[in-house]
Amino acid sequence: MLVGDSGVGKTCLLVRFKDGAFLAGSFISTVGIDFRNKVLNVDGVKVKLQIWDTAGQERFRSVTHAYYRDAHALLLLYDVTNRASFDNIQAWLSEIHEYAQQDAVLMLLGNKVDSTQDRVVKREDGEKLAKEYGVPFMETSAKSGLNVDLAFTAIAKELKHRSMKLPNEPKFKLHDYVKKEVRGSGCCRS
Ligand SMILES: Nc1nc2c(ncn2[C@@H]2O[C@H](COP(=O)(O)OP(=O)(O)OP(=O)(O)O)[C@@H](O)[C@H]2O)c(=O)[nH]1
Repeated sequence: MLVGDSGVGKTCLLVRFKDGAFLAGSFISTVGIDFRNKVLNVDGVKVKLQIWDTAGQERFRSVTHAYYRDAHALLLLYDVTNRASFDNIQAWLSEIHEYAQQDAVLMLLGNKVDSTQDRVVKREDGEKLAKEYGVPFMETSAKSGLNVDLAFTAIAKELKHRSMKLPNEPKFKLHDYVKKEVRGSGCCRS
């Protein structure tokens, strides 16, 4: 389940992951909740992800609350060009603790890192907050695609590991896996 303030890029992140494209142009806010499926091959095992894209707008909160309980994983996003969206992360974490299952996988993502000129939230701020709450952290760009597949793959690997519990399989460590993150803005690659 994707959560976070309106406009942080939840729908774009999902479209980038699902279709490999960026929704440029006008911003159409999600109404209530929407979902898309994607099947991933994780270490030879097919994992079907059903990804729920929630509306960030306050007026849809009562609708989205109902979905938290069934979520196995939550990707909590802020926008690195929008300080308020970062400041609201603590409120989102309170919502998650109130409505989601205690053992749901949680990851914090700072999105829009391609917008280097407009960045107002430093990487260190995101890292510090994530560390404080013990949550894995990555910076992403739905526009360039930076770390998008990695974020969803990390979740899929963790969920697969939890559901299969193969006796000889080494424990999957989500906190270590996210260190594969590519640092930078993701723009201007040739
Ligand atoms: N530069 C840049 N713009 C982005 C990125 N991701 C999203 N955007 C832009 O941000 C705006 C909002 O994106 P959405 O994906 O619709 O935001 P949302 O979080 O789903 O918003 P709600 O549905 O209202 O909750 C759009 O104009 C996107 O084009 C990104 O990685 N980089």
